[in-house]
Amino acid sequence: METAAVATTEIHGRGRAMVALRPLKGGEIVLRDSPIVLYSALPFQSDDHRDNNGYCSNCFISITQKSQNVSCSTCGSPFCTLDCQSAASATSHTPWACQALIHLHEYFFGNRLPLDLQIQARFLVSAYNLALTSQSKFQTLLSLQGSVPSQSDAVSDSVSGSDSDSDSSANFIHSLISSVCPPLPLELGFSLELTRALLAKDKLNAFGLMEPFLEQEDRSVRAYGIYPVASFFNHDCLPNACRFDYLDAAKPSSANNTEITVRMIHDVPQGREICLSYFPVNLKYHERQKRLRDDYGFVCDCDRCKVEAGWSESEEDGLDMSDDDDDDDDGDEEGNQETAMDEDLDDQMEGEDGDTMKGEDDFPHAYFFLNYMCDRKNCWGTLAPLPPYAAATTGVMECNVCGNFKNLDQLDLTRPTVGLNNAVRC
Ligand SMILES: C[S@@+](CC[C@H](N)C(=O)[O-])C[C@H]1O[C@@H](n2cnc3c(N)ncnc32)[C@H](O)[C@@H]1O
Repeated sequence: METAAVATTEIHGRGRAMVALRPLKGGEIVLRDSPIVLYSALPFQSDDHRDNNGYCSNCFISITQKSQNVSCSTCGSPFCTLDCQSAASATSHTPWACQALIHLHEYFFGNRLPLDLQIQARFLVSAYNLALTSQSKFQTLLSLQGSVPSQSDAVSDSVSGSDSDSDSSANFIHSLISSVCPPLPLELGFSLELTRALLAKDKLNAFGLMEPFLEQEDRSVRAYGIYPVASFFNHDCLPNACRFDYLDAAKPSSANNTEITVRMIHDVPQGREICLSYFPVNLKYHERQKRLRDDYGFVCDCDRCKVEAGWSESEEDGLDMSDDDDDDDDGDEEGNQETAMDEDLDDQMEGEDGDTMKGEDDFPHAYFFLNYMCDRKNCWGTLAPLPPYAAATTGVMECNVCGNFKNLDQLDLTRPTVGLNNAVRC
């Protein structure tokens, strides 16, 4: 049997992190993780909650055969199978959670409030319900990164006004949840501080489980999950691993469709930190920095950011990968794009023999975009090889957003000489 691939360690300035315990191969699955908290991303008021937009209220698989008609006799929430419903009655859909969701649905139906607040309320029902069903998992949730901002943070944030916004929404959500009396064990003590701490954990650690990719539409989140081990992966703007989920995969009786897997994008040596990207890799430098600062509370100084921090606006525009640009009528931009990429490659590849990628240290980021970013229109997913089969690589890459496959022999494993628009579509 294969030995463990990754372990958690502490890295100065980055907190807990995942590192490779041995050399890892592209395509290797380094983690399978199941959620301790899973909750809907749907607004309460959009539809009758008894329909739940056609998703199982426990595992969020799309329910195609409505004739199965398995639903909660109290609130009417649908389930994909009787097994899922009976699992839910002891976990995600206890009588308390059922009553709390009915109450919230009534409240939000009469009060049209922002989706963010509704989703936070859904999270808190799931989190407080976890305290009821598994104290050990609740403690795991509390041990994740994310704390209530200190007084001094609040003072510095007040310049931007963000502290008062998040304080007032936490106060509001807390009072709403108070009205459904979370069944907390005495020692945990239901309090505003606990609610604020839980919301902070959610903000830093929740993974969005997305709707299937459609070329014409922005992809929306179907549900959010908090995964106890996957939460230890730090961010890198050029990740060496990526996350796959298969929410709508057919469920053999023992399989868990809410499990996520983390798979290596390419080979890395033992001891290397394994990082995910917390958002699509096509975002520009300033947008990435803003999201990482505002949502995750850190300044990213990864190799890609170090290079792009020095870029002028036109160089950054040169790497604009949004679909807003029409490839044909934007002659200038396309010219800039090739120039920026070529310069970047020249800088980064100087001194190399230039014909094959040697390792991650000499890993130019244009090379990453060309070979590991799906360029299907509007997708921006990351490509990782399928897991090796019987120790041999399969030669097939899978996109973690649109699910398309492409053969490794379509990849450009030599120094790229073309602009991004010429990359092979997956
Ligand atoms: C999902 S957690 C990752 C695990 C976390 N380091 C821990 O100790 O539990 C996200 C948090 O990790 C930290 N983090 C993630 N990536 C980082 C990076 N590249 N540099 C510095 N801190 C990072 C930030 O505090 C961020 O809010």
